[in-house]
Order: sequence, then structure tokens, then C-alpha cells
Amino acid sequence: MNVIETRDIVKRFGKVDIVKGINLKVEEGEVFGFLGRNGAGKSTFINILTGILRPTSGSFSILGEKVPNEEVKKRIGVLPDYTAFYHHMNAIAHLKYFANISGKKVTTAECLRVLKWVGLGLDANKRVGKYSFGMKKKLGLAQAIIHDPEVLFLDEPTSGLDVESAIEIQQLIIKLKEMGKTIFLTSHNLYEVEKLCNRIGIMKDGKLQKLGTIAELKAYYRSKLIVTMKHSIFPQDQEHTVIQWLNNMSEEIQREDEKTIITLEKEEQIAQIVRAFNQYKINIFRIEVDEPSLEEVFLEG
Ligand SMILES: Nc1ncnc2c1ncn2[C@@H]1O[C@H](COP(=O)(O)OP(=O)(O)OP(=O)(O)O)[C@@H](O)[C@H]1O
Repeated sequence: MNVIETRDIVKRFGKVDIVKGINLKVEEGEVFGFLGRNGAGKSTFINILTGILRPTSGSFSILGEKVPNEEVKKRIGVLPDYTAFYHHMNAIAHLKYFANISGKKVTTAECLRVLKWVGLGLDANKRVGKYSFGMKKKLGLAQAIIHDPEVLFLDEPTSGLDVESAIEIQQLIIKLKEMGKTIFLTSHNLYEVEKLCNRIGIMKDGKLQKLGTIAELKAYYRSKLIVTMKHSIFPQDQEHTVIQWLNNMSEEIQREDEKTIITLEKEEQIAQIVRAFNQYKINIFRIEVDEPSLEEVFLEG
């Protein structure tokens, strides 16, 4: 079953489309990672899915029900923004309060069990205002799961954490995955999504630019070559023709007067370019051939 299904989701702020028509399906039990640079629109999209924002257009369903839907709300868990804590409450009161909002009454014992599970057993009676940033992230995770939801939305679950705390949170996410929860998370961190996710989507400028398993995306992009050429300036009367010829060879080209970086699929294409440059009387001074790095594969491409 598709636990999350979106159809052409668009979100406009003012005159700008921040999310530009996202179609996505996430299956039951999947950990789906949404990756992208700062400002790509990841938080905006996850905030739409969790009901914090309304889409400008498009529709979506969660657990087979069209959203907004009050019943569905009870079956999802959301990692809150770190500002959304009640600092005067202790962790148990905090969890009771939020479970209640999600439509479930929980006992002190249930709260303690979840707090122990996230590693806050000894701090259960401490005021949230005294919690460190890392402890608040754990409390946020406890808050997201206290009502035993089927689907979890985790926006940047480890951002701002030191390595040790990030690993603790990642291990909890792995346990939740093993419990069969469907998890949608956003991250900047390539290595984190590689560790946690079955499938990823890469968001760029509000669009879902790539979608697949990590292995699929790596295999596809690892087969490419990035060729950097230093050369003489293109002859003015033929510049347009040469650029057009290069554009026919690849969609990924970066140009400066005396430098061209082009992404190619086959080695033979390098020889073709050398022959063409020769014909157009462009001198090649240097050629470097690289495979794309993981970061280039996932965030630039
Ligand atoms: N309420 C808003 N009003 C206007 N613009 C907004 C609003 N919320 C977000 N934006 C803009 O939308 C763009 C995408 O923001 P968003 O937070 O969704 O990106 P992101 O991919 O989650 O980035 P980050 O990784 O930095 O959190 C940004 O340019 C941001 O300034």
C-alpha cells in the first residue's frame, strides 16, 4: 500500500513557487529520505505533508485517506521544531500533553517507557527548559512516537547534533524502521540517508530532481565522466555553432572563455570533442577526466 501519495503539490509564497509540482509515492515500511541543499524546499514540503502548511494546489493522501483528515492526524507522528517545546513542563507532562493533542491518553508509565527508549529515562522529571539541544531532539522523537503512530515525519532529525548524539538518533530511527514504521525524513546529510533510507528523492529548486534507491542513483551517475578542458577562446564567428554542438552531446555543461566542463556518458565522446575542436581550430591545452564524487552525484547533478 502507498502510505504517502502526493499529486502535483505546489506551494507558492508570494509570487514564488517554492515547491513546484511534486508527485511521490512512499510504500508501507519504507524509510524515504528527502535530500537537498538549504532552501531546496524540503521543510516546506514536509510541512505540507504534516498539515502545518496547506498546498497552493495539488492533493495528497496518507494511509489511503485524503488529507486534511482528523483521523489520519492521529496515525502520524511528527518530530517537532526545536522551538515548539513547553519549557516549564517536565518531560512526562510534556508527552502527556502532546499525546492528548494527538487523541490518545497516556499513562505516566507509558511516558516513562518511551522516555527510557529514547535514552531520557533519568531525565523524565526534569523541566524541558533545562534540556540540552540533543536531549530536546530525543524528547521530540519521544513526542513523535508517544501515540504509537504508523507514519513518522522527521525533518532534519540530526541537524545541529554532535556526532555521538546524531548516531544515537540514527540508531533509534533504525529501530523504528525495524518496528515496521513508515518514515519520511529530510536531511542534508548524504551519509545519513545512505545509512537509514531504502529510497531517496533529491529536491532541487522545488522539484523532485531524482528518485530511486541509493544503489540505483549511484550506478546511474557513477557511469558518467566529468571532462574538464582548458582551451583557446572559441573563434567568434563559430562560437554559437560550437556551443550548440556541445549542447547536443550533453545537457550538463559549464562554460568559461577558456574552460569547458562537460559531463559525458562514454569515453569515445572525448575523442569526438577533440576532433571537433581541431576542426574549429580551437587548441586544447589540457584535459582532465573525473568520476563524479558522491556529493556531486546527489546534490549537484
Ligand atoms: N513562510 C514562508 N514565506 C516565504 N518564503 C518562505 C517561507 N517558508 C520558506 N520560504 C522560502 O522557501 C524556500 C525553501 O525553504 P525550505 O525551508 O522549504 O527549504 P529547505 O530545503 O528545508 O532548506 P533547509 O535545509 O535550509 O531547511 C527558501 O527560499 C525559504 O526562504
